[in-house]
Amino acid sequence: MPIEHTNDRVILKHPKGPTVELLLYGAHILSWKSRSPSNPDELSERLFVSAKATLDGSAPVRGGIPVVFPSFAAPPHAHPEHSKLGIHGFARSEVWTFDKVLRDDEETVAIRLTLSPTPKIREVYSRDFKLASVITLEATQLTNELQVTNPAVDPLEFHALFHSYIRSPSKDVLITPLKGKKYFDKTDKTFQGLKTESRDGVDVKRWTDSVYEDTAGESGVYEVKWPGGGVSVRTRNLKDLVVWNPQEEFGPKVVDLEEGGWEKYVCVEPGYVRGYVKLDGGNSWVGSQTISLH
Ligand SMILES: O=P(O)(O)OC[C@H]1O[C@@H](O)[C@H](O)[C@@H](O)[C@@H]1O
Repeated sequence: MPIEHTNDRVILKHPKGPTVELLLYGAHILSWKSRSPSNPDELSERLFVSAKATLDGSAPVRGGIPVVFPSFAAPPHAHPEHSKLGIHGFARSEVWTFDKVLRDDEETVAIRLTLSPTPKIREVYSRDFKLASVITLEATQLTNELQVTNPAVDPLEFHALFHSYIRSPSKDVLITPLKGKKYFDKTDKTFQGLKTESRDGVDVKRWTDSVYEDTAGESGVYEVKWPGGGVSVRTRNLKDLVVWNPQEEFGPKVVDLEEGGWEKYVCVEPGYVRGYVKLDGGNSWVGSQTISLH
């Protein structure tokens, strides 16, 4: 079977060998094993999950691809409707419903999960919404699509972001094209304005927590390269990009990150997090990322 669905997870199997494993908790992709076009013999893991990650649904997973909705910020910087939500919102810590298989053929395996307000969500968030997460596995690429529907009359304002932990030697990674882009540097508590990126390629050799704004329009493409490897990340309707790696300076304070784990990934996070998506009543919005192997 190309799709295995158990109580708590789903496994997608592509006929050419790649696999994706995800938890219903958070619609959280835990693993993506794939071959790259430049090295078709090697089927290997492309995401990082901490050896100390909690996988029983009692806390968000450290690693993989968490989905951020409806809030990226935490109080006091959050939208008034998000004042009871923690950092990164609730989508990553709710159990989603397996909806259906969308494609299952020689080229593509795709499924859809859904999330609507639960009693737990209603305790902290009063707005109505329908979410769908579409996960599409192809021979050398993985696509995440988040669909948001606003069934109410009033506009819905939200953040959305894919918090991808891309397995890579973090000290050797370079991310482009960000030169000239404005960013909020969350590591610099003394400076609250926006900085301008001066580097051709952005590295994460030091603790990095940068929220770049307007790095893409309706579509965008980023390159993440390291010696001997790399990925392209193509986006739709996700205008901003967060680059995060805590390195030795902050990594030990991230309790569920294994010792030295910060050396094994870079978080490249396409999102809409500077300002809000404003979705009129009765309408839907779709944001997506496609990670392609070099
Ligand atoms: O620990 P969390 O909630 O998964 O967040 C990890 C990091 O995620 C990044 O997106 C944020 O910019 C960082 O500030 C944050 O530390």
